[in-house]
Amino acid sequence: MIEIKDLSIAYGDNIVLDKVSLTANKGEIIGLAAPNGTGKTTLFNVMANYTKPDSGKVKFNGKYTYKTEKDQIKIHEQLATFPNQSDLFEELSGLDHMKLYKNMWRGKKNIQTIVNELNMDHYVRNKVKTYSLGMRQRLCFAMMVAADSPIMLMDEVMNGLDVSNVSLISNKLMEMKREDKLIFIASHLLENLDLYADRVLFLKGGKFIHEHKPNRHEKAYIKINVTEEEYKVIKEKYILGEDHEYISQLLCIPFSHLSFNEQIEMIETLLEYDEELAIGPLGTLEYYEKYFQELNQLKATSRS
Ligand SMILES: Nc1ncnc2c1ncn2[C@@H]1O[C@H](COP(=O)(O)OP(=O)(O)OP(=O)(O)O)[C@@H](O)[C@H]1O
Repeated sequence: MIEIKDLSIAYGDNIVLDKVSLTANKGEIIGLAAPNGTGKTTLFNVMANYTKPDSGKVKFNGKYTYKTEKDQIKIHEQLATFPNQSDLFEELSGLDHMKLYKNMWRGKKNIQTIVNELNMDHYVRNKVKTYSLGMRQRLCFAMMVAADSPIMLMDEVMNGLDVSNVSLISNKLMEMKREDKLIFIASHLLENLDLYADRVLFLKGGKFIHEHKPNRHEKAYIKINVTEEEYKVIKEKYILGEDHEYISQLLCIPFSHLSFNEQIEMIETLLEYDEELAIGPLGTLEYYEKYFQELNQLKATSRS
């Protein structure tokens, strides 16, 4: 449904996207994970044609590109981007905004149903100028649901939301996936992405350096917090395997290939180091720390 081919864009010496390619299909939620200023928004802007790339192209439904105005219209009928809170009209109501998006994308959803689903009935008729940050954010999401477009680009959708609203919107995203929407989500709520994303792409140095598929028969690991000294000792004593990870003091040892007795033995040994031990796949948070931990260390050093 979307094919991104060799997209590159640089601002002066700052190479933001470096020959990025990706194919995405309907019914998928694709997460983008990367620190601030890496290029997530830039990628969305290029996908929506708000920013022209230096090279490469984006193709929709196997035929439409941004080459002609006619194609651009075809694409924008299919694709909606998450509004910025600063784009909201202070003097209009939430309901007005939702109607606007529904009309622009010819959405089929009933507005009042969306309002009820997103618990907005108590404020949606009031003017936006009376809304809190979280109420505005929920409205931005409701506008996307009202647009009902097949493709959605959502930047920082969970910003400023409390736990119950994050959960509400996460559930709605899963429902939208079942409706065959193709949704891209750039988020800093890393564990939350594991709930609904089919793939999480890690952007670093202008490239996708890893694709994580949450909940897809992933390899199980024993995960335990140990200090660097303890890690050295454990590594000398046991064969941890080349594919073990040590990420920000979390030792992750592949587990499923061990026999039952070996698993028990390993668990008993590790429990000497920490009472808390988990078994499961690596999640988006752990991969993020793996790929961006030098960055965290740098930040820690600059703070100290
Ligand atoms: N118009 C512009 N001119 C110059 N540099 C730009 C421009 N737009 C973006 N950049 C730079 O491109 C890089 C990527 O920015 P971008 O907004 O895409 O990051 P991001 O990953 O979305 O960050 P965040 O998580 O903070 O939203 C940054 O270094 C930014 O300064």
